[in-house]
Amino acid sequence: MLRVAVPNKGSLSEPATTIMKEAGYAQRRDTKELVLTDADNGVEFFYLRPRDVAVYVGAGTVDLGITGRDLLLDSGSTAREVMALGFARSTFRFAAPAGSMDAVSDIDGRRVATSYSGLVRSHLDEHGITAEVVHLDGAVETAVTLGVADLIADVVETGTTLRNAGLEVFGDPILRSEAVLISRSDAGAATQGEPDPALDTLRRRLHGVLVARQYVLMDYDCPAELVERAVAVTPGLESPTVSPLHDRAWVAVRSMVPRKQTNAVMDELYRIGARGILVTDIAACRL
Ligand SMILES: Nc1ncnc2c1ncn2[C@@H]1O[C@H](COP(=O)(O)OP(=O)(O)OP(=O)(O)O)[C@@H](O)[C@H]1O
Ligand SMILES: O=P(O)(O)OC[C@H]1O[C@H](OP(=O)(O)OP(=O)(O)O)[C@H](O)[C@@H]1O
Ligand SMILES: [Mg+2]
Repeated sequence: MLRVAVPNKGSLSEPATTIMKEAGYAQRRDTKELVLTDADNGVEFFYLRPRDVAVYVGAGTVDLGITGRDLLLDSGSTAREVMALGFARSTFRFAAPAGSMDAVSDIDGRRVATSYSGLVRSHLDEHGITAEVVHLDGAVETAVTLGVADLIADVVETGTTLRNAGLEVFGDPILRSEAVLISRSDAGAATQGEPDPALDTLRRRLHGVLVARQYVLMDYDCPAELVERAVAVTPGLESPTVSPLHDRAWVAVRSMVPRKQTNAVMDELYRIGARGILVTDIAACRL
């Protein structure tokens, strides 16, 4: 049975459970449950601390896991990123009291507080900077106020937490992170060297959810002589479906369109002469 690690707490937990449900897997109902067996799909889910997911996957005791790219790199695990999942997006940045530092070189000889010591140490080493890394479990923004560090390195999403602590980011982002699906470095090969079909299915299902989230289905009618111009605006993933209408002067077109471009594409189609433009959500797909 395929073993999959899902974060049990924090920012990753709820969206990770949601994506698994959308992919058709059973998920725990009670946050106190530590393991859930989805016998129909041949998958066993383990609910683990977000930080520990990469450790279990790297050790090979679970086959796949969901974690943050930042947590994966910080762990030093040999697990590898299989697929970016598009949620829990954040940047990982240095921040210091407003106006006190503006380049990575300013960190030399200073004390950096962080919960991501592995990530910070390797970044500082890469830049040839010598600094003391003060490891804290969380709420690192307070470390400067309380005098245990001169600056911090932490996850930044909206920047609200930093602002509230009187801190400002400086230098380039150390990392752009989001939730990722990870596997053992040798995944794909199960014990007898046979690829595990449940693993392939899970990957394809998650990919299907991501596509369904990123695209809408657009239907419209278009004068036949304008169809080439219209399909240039909605090329779809492979090729749009063009069907005849009872009125031979018109055709019907169906195509997948990036969700973010929905309104701009409708405006453009209308301008070209398309009418009856309809947009539908995609509940699921397999490409
Ligand atoms: N405000 C946020 N916005 C987006 N992603 C975030 C945010 N905070 C954390 N993350 C992401 O979530 C993951 C870490 O989750 P979280 O902060 O819940 O765990 P943790 O800090 O290790 O655990 P805990 O805070 O419970 O000790 C990282 O990948 C991080 O980039
Ligand atoms: O830029 P923002 O939108 O303010 O979000 C960033 C904050 O969110 C996370 O904290 P979390 O809630 O995980 O607490 P923690 O520091 O105790 O881990 C992160 O560590 C930052 O503190
Ligand atoms: Mg946290």
